[in-house]
Amino acid sequence: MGHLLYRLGRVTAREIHKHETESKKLGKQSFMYAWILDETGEERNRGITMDVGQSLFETNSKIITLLDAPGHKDFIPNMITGATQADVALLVVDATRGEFETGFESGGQTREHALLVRSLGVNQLGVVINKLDTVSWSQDRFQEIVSKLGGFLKQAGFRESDIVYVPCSGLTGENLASPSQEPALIAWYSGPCLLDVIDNFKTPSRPLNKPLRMSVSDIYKSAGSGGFCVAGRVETGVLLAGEKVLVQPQNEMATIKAVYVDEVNMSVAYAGDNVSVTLLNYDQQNLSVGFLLSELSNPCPVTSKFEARIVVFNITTPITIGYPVVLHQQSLAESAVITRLLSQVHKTTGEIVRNKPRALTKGMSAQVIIEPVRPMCVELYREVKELGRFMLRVSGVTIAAGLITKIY
Ligand SMILES: Nc1nc2c(ncn2[C@@H]2O[C@H](COP(=O)(O)OP(=O)(O)OP(=O)(O)O)[C@@H](O)[C@H]2O)c(=O)[nH]1
Repeated sequence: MGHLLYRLGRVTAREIHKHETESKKLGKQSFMYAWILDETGEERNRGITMDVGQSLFETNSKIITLLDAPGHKDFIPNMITGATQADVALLVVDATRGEFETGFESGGQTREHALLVRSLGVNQLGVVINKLDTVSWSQDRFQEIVSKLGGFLKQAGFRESDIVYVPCSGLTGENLASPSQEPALIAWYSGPCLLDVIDNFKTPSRPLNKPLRMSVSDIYKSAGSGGFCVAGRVETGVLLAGEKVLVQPQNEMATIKAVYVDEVNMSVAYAGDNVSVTLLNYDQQNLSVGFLLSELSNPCPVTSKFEARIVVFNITTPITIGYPVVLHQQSLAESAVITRLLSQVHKTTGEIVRNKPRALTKGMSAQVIIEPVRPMCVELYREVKELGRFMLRVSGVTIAAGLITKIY
């Protein structure tokens, strides 16, 4: 993605020269494009993305906010933060022999990422089959990966018509921002380049008529003014500069001083926009990542108990009553307990298979009661999808995805 941004002129020649010389000094020249999005010293030293990098670029018909989420399993919570804000996803896989297989094995990150984005509501997927230069642009290798992934993605809930596979090389830049010139690739591939794949994604409809909900994904000092900025995505409704909002779950009032979209001062932002706002009359100490800014006259329900339909992932220890979990919703990670197993239900029809099951095992769907340790903002899935979805994790492993069906 760093190389794509470079090709699109989003990185100056001076910046790329700096990345080139500095990465060369550390003997990591192959990472010069990765450094465009991996900005911290630790990310660069370790050669991995840890936090969600954000940048903006344009295609023929769209303005795209790119959220570069970490691939490493230690940083899945950050990946969830990125994925909850995403309309569509690019799943990047490494075509090198052995590397694709490692990611695709049971327990590998390719599977977990695909399942996570699907569970978080993303249904359009571009599969970027990268590093094809390392296998001499082999069509057989491309097809092998397409067929292995295809079956799995279908199982994960993606429709075949919503998946596009694109071959490319992030290193040589082949097939990123313009059609490839590489003879070994164009001998068998005449489909779209990555930029066109992105341009061809369907724009989802935006819940503009619903009350304002903006989830806070980052808080930082604003340069100059001495105040602070709150970054996040407007999930529903419209956000106006100058309006009063409710900061939830604390239910305290604050005033939106200014709204920025890609550092440009705007008077209004809409559902789907990634924004930063500055707040007036509010103490930064009281704010945390995962909080919500809501419409004053129409706040979000706050609760410590709700009912949900969950789908259990590939777990080894069955889920029983009293099971402690970490609940991830938008950028929030909150301790919670599964306090009741109401029923096991049929995966597709939703009919009750068994009442009060004693345990839930891999692949089951169930109706459960979950009690977060502290009150949190929730919405019914059928009313506000963005805030009615969550993931459950235990000791760094994702164990289930859920939809909120009743709020107590
Ligand atoms: N040969 C080859 N190397 C590549 C290609 N794309 C990336 N690399 C190299 O792979 C390494 C990792 O690149 P990153 O961009 O950090 O990979 P990533 O998938 O974002 O990894 P995370 O940051 O951990 O999520 C760097 O050394 C890149 O130069 C490619 O198409 N071909």
